[in-house]
Amino acid sequence: MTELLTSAQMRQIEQAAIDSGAVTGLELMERAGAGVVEAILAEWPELGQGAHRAVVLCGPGNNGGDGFVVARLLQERGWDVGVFLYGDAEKLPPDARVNYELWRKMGAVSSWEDLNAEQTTADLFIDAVFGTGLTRPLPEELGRELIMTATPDKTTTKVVAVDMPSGLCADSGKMLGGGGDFSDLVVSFHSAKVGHYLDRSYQRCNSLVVKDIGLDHVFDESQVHLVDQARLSDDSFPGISKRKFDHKYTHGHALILSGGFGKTGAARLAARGALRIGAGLVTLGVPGAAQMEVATRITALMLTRVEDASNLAEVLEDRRLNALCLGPGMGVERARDLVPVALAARHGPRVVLDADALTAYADCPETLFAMLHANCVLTPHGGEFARLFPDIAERLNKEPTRGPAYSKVDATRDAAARAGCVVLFKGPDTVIAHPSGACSINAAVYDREAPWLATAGSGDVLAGFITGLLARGFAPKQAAETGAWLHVEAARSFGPGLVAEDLPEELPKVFRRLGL
Ligand SMILES: NC(=O)C1=CN([C@@H]2O[C@H](COP(=O)(O)OP(=O)(O)OC[C@H]3O[C@@H](n4cnc5c(N)ncnc54)[C@H](OP(=O)(O)O)[C@@H]3O)[C@@H](O)[C@H]2O)[C@@H](O)CC1
Ligand SMILES: [K+]
Repeated sequence: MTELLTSAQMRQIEQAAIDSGAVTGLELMERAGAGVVEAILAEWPELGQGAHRAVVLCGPGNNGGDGFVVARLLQERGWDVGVFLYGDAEKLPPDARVNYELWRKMGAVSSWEDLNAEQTTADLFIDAVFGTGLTRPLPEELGRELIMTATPDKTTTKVVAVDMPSGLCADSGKMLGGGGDFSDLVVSFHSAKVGHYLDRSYQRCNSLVVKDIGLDHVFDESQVHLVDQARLSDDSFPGISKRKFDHKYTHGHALILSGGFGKTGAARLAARGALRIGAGLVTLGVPGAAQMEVATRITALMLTRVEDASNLAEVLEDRRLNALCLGPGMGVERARDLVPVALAARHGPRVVLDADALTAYADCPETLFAMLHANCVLTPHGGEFARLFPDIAERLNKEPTRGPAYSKVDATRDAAARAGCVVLFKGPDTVIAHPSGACSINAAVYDREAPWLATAGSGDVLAGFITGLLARGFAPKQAAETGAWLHVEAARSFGPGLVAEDLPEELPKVFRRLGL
């Protein structure tokens, strides 16, 4: 499992290790600085040969302390290193002060006032101004100076941020104040921070490396975790494989409700997704006027007529229908008609609500929340989220005035608690939260980017993947996590040129690679 930490959680882990006598703060700082240098040389091996010039900007806290260690280690490799300090050396915290003194035996520390683009021309630029301790917005001129100096010549200078690009909040990934730099590489310690995967972080950092500094990994329920292959291998992949003596009903029966004539494409995409992910049977619930349109375009999928609420109630008498999907291409009126029936079905099928099924309740979210139950998954994108949870979205989108800022993780947790079911808040930083507060991020950033996923219908396929997994017996949160992860895997496997139809068809290749 890969846990993502808030700055408070990281501080707690560091402090516990120091208090136990296992390590000193100074040793941790030395390992952090050495980790930064190691990561730089791994990223750009050419910097390992010969002497180069580095500029290190150090801040007033322990992030600055790491910077002094990096400066020392680079100079020991024969580099020419210039160091600038933001703040007063007398006020540095003790470990940073020790490293400041060690560096002073080797070189000068220039004052911040001397900082200008010419002075900071270098092969390597180290931003060690603020890390996890940034608690209030950067002063405006500081933000501007960071931009000016961090980008003297982007074609030749590599910009490396220690722990966080200065100006970004480690818990939310939001900018605190204007300015701040763009980093080619961010080197963090022990575990990535939640903020590395949210909001502006991944737009401002090209790649992220996490270095071990010898601290133990302690897991607890309050931590956010990254949805990754290691976790899914144990929890989810066995449930995707099919055993030789199983039959189709063992793998569940999903019902996807479609829209009317000319509006059935989204539901067909979702249905194909549900089938490919392994639901035993998938039926499209179609109004009479659209029956011909759908019938001519499907093969392995089945079709049943669902004209209105009473029809749906009849169809749901079949207790084998154990997962339902409502929303894609449905139209808000049809959604208002059918959603209450789906949510009230006596045998308790699991229900995914997406797109129009969410928008249908924009004027009266409380009505929807009153009907939802623990076996539901809501899959809003940003717009749908804001319609259902306007106050939460407003708080999330507000310019932060202090850190830690209210994050997408906080927002999704609050939304799940209010809805009483799992909420999957889409984006390259998809956040999945359970009403209990359990929360994960399925990231399509850094080395897992999937820009081609931004295509019409891709969300419909995701809703179908999750519905298919629910049909197969996955619990709601696990279905949401697994579906979202496979969605990104399929997109990455297909690569450029991807359209939504390709996503379900790419799954067999992904499954083969995973050895399922
Ligand atoms: N702890 C450990 O064992 C290890 C920690 N490590 C490293 O330490 C980093 C965390 O260090 P940190 O906690 O000292 O915080 P840091 O990011 O340096 O900033 C705090 C300083 O900034 C100031 N300040 C804040 N906001 C400001 C603003 N807007 N404008 C101006 N000033 C502002 C704030 O001032 P204050 O609020 O106190 O007035 C304080 O002086 C972490 O990211 C990692 O790199 C590693 O070495 C591994 C071991
Ligand atoms: K930094």
